[in-house]
Amino acid sequence: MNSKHNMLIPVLRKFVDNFLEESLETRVSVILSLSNFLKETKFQKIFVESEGVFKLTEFLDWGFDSYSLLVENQNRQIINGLLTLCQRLASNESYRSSLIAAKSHEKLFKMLYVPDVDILKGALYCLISLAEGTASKLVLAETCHVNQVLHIIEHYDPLSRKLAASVLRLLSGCQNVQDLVILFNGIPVLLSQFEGENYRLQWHIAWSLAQLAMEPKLRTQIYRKGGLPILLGVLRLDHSIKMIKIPEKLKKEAVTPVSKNEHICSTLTSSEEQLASLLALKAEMLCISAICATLTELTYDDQLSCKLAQEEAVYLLIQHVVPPSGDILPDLTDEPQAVQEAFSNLQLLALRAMRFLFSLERNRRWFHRLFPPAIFETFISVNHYKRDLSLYRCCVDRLNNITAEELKTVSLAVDNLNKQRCPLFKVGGYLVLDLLGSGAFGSVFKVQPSEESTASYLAVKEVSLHHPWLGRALTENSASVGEIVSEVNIAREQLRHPNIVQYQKVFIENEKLYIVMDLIEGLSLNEVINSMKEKEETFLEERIWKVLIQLIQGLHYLHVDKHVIHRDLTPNNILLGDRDRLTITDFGLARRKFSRESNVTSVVGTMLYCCPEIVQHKPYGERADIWSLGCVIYLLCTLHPPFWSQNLLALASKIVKGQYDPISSSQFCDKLVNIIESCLIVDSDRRPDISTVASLAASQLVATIDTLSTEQRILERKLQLEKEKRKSLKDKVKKQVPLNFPQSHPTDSFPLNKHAKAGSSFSLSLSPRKLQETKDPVLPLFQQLHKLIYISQLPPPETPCHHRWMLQVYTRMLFANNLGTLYLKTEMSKLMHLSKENIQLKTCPKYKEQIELFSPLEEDSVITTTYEELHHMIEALLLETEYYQC
Ligand SMILES: Nc1ncnc2c1ncn2[C@@H]1O[C@H](COP(=O)(O)OP(=O)(O)OP(=O)(O)O)[C@@H](O)[C@H]1O
Repeated sequence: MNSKHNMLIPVLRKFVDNFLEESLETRVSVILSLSNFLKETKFQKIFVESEGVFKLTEFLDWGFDSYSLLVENQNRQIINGLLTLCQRLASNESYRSSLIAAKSHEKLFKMLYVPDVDILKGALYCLISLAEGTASKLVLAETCHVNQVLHIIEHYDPLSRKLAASVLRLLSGCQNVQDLVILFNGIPVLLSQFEGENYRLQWHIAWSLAQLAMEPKLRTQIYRKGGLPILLGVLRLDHSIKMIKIPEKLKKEAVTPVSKNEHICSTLTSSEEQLASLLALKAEMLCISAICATLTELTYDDQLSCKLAQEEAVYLLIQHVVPPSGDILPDLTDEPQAVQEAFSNLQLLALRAMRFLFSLERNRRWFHRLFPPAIFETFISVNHYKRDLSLYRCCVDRLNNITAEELKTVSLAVDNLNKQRCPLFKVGGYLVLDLLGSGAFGSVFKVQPSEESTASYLAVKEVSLHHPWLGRALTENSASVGEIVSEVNIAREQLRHPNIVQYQKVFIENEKLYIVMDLIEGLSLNEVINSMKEKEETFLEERIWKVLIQLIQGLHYLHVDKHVIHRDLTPNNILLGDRDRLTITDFGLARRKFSRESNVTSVVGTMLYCCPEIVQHKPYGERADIWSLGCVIYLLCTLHPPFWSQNLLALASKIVKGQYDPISSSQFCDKLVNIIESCLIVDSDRRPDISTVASLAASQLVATIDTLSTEQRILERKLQLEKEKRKSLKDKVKKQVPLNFPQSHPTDSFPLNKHAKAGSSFSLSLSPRKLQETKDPVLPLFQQLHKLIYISQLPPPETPCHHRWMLQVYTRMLFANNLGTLYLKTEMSKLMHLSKENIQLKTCPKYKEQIELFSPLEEDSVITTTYEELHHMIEALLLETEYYQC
């Protein structure tokens, strides 16, 4: 060891003391021998203790700065060698902190812009090793060049893409990286990687998405950018994995992945091919597992959970959980352990995703008789929304010991699940697609107007005329049915408000009453509250106000403008859609529900939100709805209703006495507590009307109106621009129309076929309304650059100006490295988007004199600022000039 140690010392000296002064050949040989030494931990220690890390970082910086000058092959060799040294140290937990302290990660991120794939990969390997450390990961996340990482994932060669995706996977659990993915609109880039079957790349991407989906905003983005069908599409691929017999000697090698990615094939000839297939099978299972993890995170959003279930997620997931048997999945017991583990992990992750879906009440019907009772018991014994995978082991073990009889039941249920995608039945010319929920009077279904129709989906409420709650059994021609129909018709004709459901039609068929209305894509407030309880979450006060304001708006419209009482305002009849847009439903039947004739005494639930006057069968007015409003807002604050008892009489007594636990004013503001208390005043004469409630919430209402009018103005402006664009496009297209174009052609349609002649039988036409001018994404970047150059062309200030100095240094930096247009693009993008990332501005000796004109600073000044600050400096300086006037 001593002799080897003695050999290291002179090499280390050369590296630390005068590396850059040595000849190219010596530098190469120093690097080569150092990289040999650093394979051993003991020499790594000596290297770090001799300030090797700081020198290494300095040389990386030199490598980056002089990259464009590096024409000789040896120079590339030196940079690659430096990156190897860096990677050797980065893979050792003990030295990651030294590399971070020396800021080597900043240099490594800069190297991602170098147009040399070898150097790029070297830098990516180093970053991966650094990101594997818990502490170093956090620092890396703070400085990560997410835009460039996304760019590599989108455009580079397969290996670079995979490495960049690996960096993202390791960092995407960190808040800053999540913010940057939002800023740089990264979700579409990630989703686009699911084209094709590159499972190894997709594994990294899916795990990145799984972590990004923990952030609610990114969950919504994944949905809005079409993520659900894309992710489910991967589960939907034909994964009919066939049995492959692998020779013993090859099984041992199957532990490490390979880069090939062939499809599984049962007619393989050579054992190498079999091994490759086995590894591909493992990669495929790992990728699907990661997608299951992403789906699990998405189900945290109730709306997405509901949509996933509707898009067959349960059907697709169960196929990855059912144990190896017969022709469903291969028997892997003879296969290498790595493959068995991958399969077992897939089962756990797929089952967990199913359990998360099951946690939402509305989704439970998809699980109806899916599992035999004994298995279902273990399935539900895992509580709602539990991430810990070990909790699912028991259920997977039980599934792996499924009996032949039980397996038959599961297969049958899976088949049925598949069939549920077909329309359930037809009624009144509507195709009934899906059950949305059931209530006291009947059920609500999602329907499609007709097979050919492209009109949007609607909801239909089905009520049996023999329902006991409607009083005596009714007939089609009875007066009561006529009354209901006319009430619904009045609601249809008279009620038009964004917070009130729009009825379309009412009709009777097969002794059932059908009320057709707009479909609200969302969940009832009751479902939202139940799901929050399961997740052990509570409503933020801001969200409660949002619901309250919309309820006030809806009720104000009903009471003041239309003189209509709802009578049955319960969390079941309040639907929350995208961004908590609220809709009140269920008009017309409530009167019957609370009439003396009806048999409501059997269900306590219907009385929870009833005011004392209805409970006592006294005359009531619009203030009955105010009481219910108070109950609903109380429920949002505490997640339980103000009045509760299993005994109907006890409940009635509590309501009549107004006995409820007060809301703690330490948790909610006095104003909110005051509104709830006023709504729950027993004496209806003293209870406020809706206008008074609105005045109690006046400041929140004004703020909402402000936001709405701003949004409206933006929308109007957008519409106007859109209109102008369309008009100019139409004019342009018109100009291009050939003169001999047939006059009879519709005015808004033009042939695109240049061979089209008057009277010719074939021409392709396209409505200009369908043509849209696309925004040029580069223009804003140019504009940003233009601003910088404009400032740099201004005459020097009379007195030194520090901001001018900083901008001058920054502009010089942009071009000094000659790093190409992509580097420039990323920098401009960060400036435009006010990135909070730090940037160091240092005086380059070459331009020192010129720059000193702006600020007489000391030699080699280095100033740290952020892109956001630079952006503000630019705008402030431009305002002092005539820039915006021109
Ligand atoms: N227009 C709609 N669009 C989408 N879903 C709806 C619509 N109307 C109702 N639903 C869903 O259907 C469920 C059942 O509604 P329904 O009106 O039958 O009963 P309910 O309101 O729960 O109880 P009740 O019959 O006592 O009023 C609701 O909870 C809601 O989730």
